[in-house]
Amino acid sequence: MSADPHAPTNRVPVDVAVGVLVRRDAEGHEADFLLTSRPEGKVYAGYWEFPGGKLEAGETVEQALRRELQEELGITIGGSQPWQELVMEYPHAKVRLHFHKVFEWTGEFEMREQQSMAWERLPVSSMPVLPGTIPVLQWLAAERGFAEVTHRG
Ligand SMILES: Nc1nc2c([nH]c(=O)n2[C@@H]2O[C@H](COP(=O)(O)OP(=O)(O)OP(=O)(O)O)[C@@H](O)[C@H]2O)c(=O)[nH]1
Repeated sequence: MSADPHAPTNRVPVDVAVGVLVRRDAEGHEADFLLTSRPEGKVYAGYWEFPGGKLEAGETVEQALRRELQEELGITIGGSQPWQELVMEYPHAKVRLHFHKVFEWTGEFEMREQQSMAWERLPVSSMPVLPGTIPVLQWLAAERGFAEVTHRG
């Protein structure tokens, strides 16, 4: 009998800080959000996700996010608001994703890992999106009262 590929494992999850950068519209409502593509050479290269990365020893989620967004995108975030958490099991890793919303940053966006970026709205047009990104689109849809399909592919 083969093992159920969806059964939870006892692997210890790796903590990952993920930033949901949101721009507000003229009325101050949350509007478009930033997706970036995973660079060549990483697992799931070319898939779209929210930017971020693994916590280093002793770092808080916000500290890791500040470092990762500086390293990957060249921006400096002001602060971040804890929003959602999710554990994902991939064949290559088990991760605990800590999603923070970010509304303020300084600096010009530079794609320092030759990735791409897109300011998106629902439904998202960048594709394919990473499996761990789909629940985030659903949370955003719930917050915004968006009842249609959130992404393609
Ligand atoms: N950044 C990011 N990672 C995500 C998201 N969703 C998701 O499942 N992940 C997973 O979380 C892990 C993050 O690792 P990473 O490879 O991006 O982080 P890193 O920059 O520290 O990687 P490195 O070890 O290559 O330096 C990957 O296994 C990735 O598949 C997401 O929305 N954003």
